[in-house]
Amino acid sequence: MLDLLPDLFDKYPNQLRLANVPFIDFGAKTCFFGEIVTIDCFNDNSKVKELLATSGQGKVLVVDGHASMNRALLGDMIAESAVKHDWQAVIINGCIRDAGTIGTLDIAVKALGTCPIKTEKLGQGQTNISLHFAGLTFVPGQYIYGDKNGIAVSDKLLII
Ligand SMILES: O=C([O-])CC(=O)C(=O)O
Repeated sequence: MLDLLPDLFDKYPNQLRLANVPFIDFGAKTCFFGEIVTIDCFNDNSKVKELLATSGQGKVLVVDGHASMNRALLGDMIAESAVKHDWQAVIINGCIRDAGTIGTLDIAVKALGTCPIKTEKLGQGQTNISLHFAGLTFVPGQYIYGDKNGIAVSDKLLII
């Protein structure tokens, strides 16, 4: 499937909330949905690496990197680990690196941009908390949908 959000909004106009930031699509996959898993971190992707090395079947990792443009919270190795562990997508309020390689991987990746510099992994960051960015609240266990048309969240799983 290439387009999901238009049909979803036609069918469930009152159950979806739309992000107000134009994220860039970096993965080879662009259309996805799944249960929200969250990380809050700033210029340290220790928790991103840790979580994406565990099973992500049916899940989407949402990372609030506080819009930092100074470090990359995802690179090709961690993204390959995410593919291997069946994650549906990674959404980052921040940057990625290795954009060329990530563009070949079978996973959806949305971020604000790129930065070639990796983080210092000091083990910092919080998991499984509600995040607020792009005009949305991302609550762990709720659902997220994305494609080239945008990102939306809902309290419950919506079926097309
Ligand atoms: O290790 C990192 O922080 C990011 C990276 O380069 C990779 O995932 O390959």
